[in-house]
Amino acid sequence: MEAPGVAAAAQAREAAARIAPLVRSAVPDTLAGCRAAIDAVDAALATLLEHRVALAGRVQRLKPVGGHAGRDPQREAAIIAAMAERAPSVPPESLARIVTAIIEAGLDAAERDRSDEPPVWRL
Ligand SMILES: O=C(O)C(=O)C[C@]1(C(=O)O)C=C[C@@H](O)C=C1
Repeated sequence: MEAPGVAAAAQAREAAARIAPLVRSAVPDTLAGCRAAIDAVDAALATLLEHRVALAGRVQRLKPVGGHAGRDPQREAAIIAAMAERAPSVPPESLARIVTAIIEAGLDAAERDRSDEPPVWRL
């Protein structure tokens, strides 16, 4: 059986390949064009969210105390700070609310689904 890191790298490549065509940097100049571009970005966000939830669920099973009980405020602050660098137009308080909601959604999902399945793409 291959090492876990090999499977994770293959999964990351698959994620990049699925998401790259959905995100284009050109800004359309029509309402329909902008909405189509937004729909594509939302599709990419949802794809990433699904993958993040699977990974965060896996982390909960690897920690001595998982789920909401094992929250790590320092790690959450580091995640928010790293994302803030990539999203300078979003005020820090807004970004913190968004990221916290994402983290909590992952913890909720992990507490609903306690199976030992590794993270997989469910598209
Ligand atoms: O990194 C961890 O320890 C996790 O449990 C993952 C995660 C996350 O979703 O990124 C979730 C909860 C913790 O408070 C911090 C981060």
